Amino acid sequence: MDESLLAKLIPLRERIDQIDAQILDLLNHRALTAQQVGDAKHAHHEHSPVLRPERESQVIRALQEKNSGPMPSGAISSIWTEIMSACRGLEQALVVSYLGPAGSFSEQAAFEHFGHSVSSLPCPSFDEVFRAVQSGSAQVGMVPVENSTEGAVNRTLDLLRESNVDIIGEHSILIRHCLMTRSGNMDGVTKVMAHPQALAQCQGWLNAHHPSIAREPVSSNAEAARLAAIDPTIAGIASDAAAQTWGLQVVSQGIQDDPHNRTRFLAIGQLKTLPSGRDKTSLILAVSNEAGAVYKMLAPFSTNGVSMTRFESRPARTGDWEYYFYVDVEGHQLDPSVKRALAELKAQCAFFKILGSYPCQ
Ligand SMILES: O=C(O)C(=O)C[C@]1(C(=O)O)C=C[C@@H](O)C=C1
Repeated sequence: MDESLLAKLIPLRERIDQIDAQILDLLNHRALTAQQVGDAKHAHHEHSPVLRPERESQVIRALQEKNSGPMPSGAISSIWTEIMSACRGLEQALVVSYLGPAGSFSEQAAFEHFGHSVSSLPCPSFDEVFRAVQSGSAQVGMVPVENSTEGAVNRTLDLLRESNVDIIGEHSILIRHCLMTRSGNMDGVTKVMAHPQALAQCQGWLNAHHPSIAREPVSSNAEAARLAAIDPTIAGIASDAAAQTWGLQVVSQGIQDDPHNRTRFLAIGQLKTLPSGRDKTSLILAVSNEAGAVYKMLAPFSTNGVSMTRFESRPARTGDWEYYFYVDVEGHQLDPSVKRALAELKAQCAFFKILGSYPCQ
């Protein structure tokens, strides 16, 4: 390195070393304090949950508001997610279930949301993710609920209705699909494998670039990568991380038809999240199949000044054109206006289920 540059860098790097030592001291101070919080919770009740999603959101939002830069707001969120993950890990190891294997987008969402100081439990299906949370073998799970190109993830919607887990958070990620093989080219490849949603999100690109190669759906993209790693006739569509995990070479990057392709994931668990100050409530409603019933069903939201942010229908499978409506509203179920609207809905709907109130991302 150039002598004059080095002369400038040496004192600056010494300063960085001093700052890092101070940060380390403060981090350990924070970790000890979090351990005391853990002890207090445990002393109060043996099963007091260590994870408090509303508190974690409040900590991050308060720091983002206080932040005067140049540290970017997104960096504040990812740094403190990891700090709180490590502190939480000292209180108790959090087991997170998600659709595996390693390298899946669900794993990425789980780590981004809960940080890396967790124990991961990759599962072979969404049903298993829910089952793990319900049985207690995982405290929390991460499941995709909607994609900006392909819409709702129907199995997740059905499992939310059938199981009794709560939604405790949401996390949306940009989905960048890559085509990958063992060799890094498509010589000898006879099949492209991926999760059906990923095949759908890349169909335009596949039609244009590999129209004659067969497409085969598998349980997850990371599973496609795992299969491609053992069979040179298979190309997988998955994330960059999956290519690294399974030792594959990327043939083409960013092959999704929509460059803004995003998937929203839900964090699920068996705990009630308290108001964080900026929350959402998700519920499922159904009314009898009569003219005007849906219109009437939604009236309690507007009369109580509650904003609806999502409305999705799912056939009730009665063969009678009846539907379950998945509704998201702004606010927490303990907020007075939301509480009033929910009480009115409960009184008038044929089916009513609160899936949870949780901090908005
Ligand atoms: O405040 C708490 O309840 C804590 O346990 C501390 C802490 C943190 O590190 O700030 C850790 C875990 C919880 O999910 C929330 C916050």
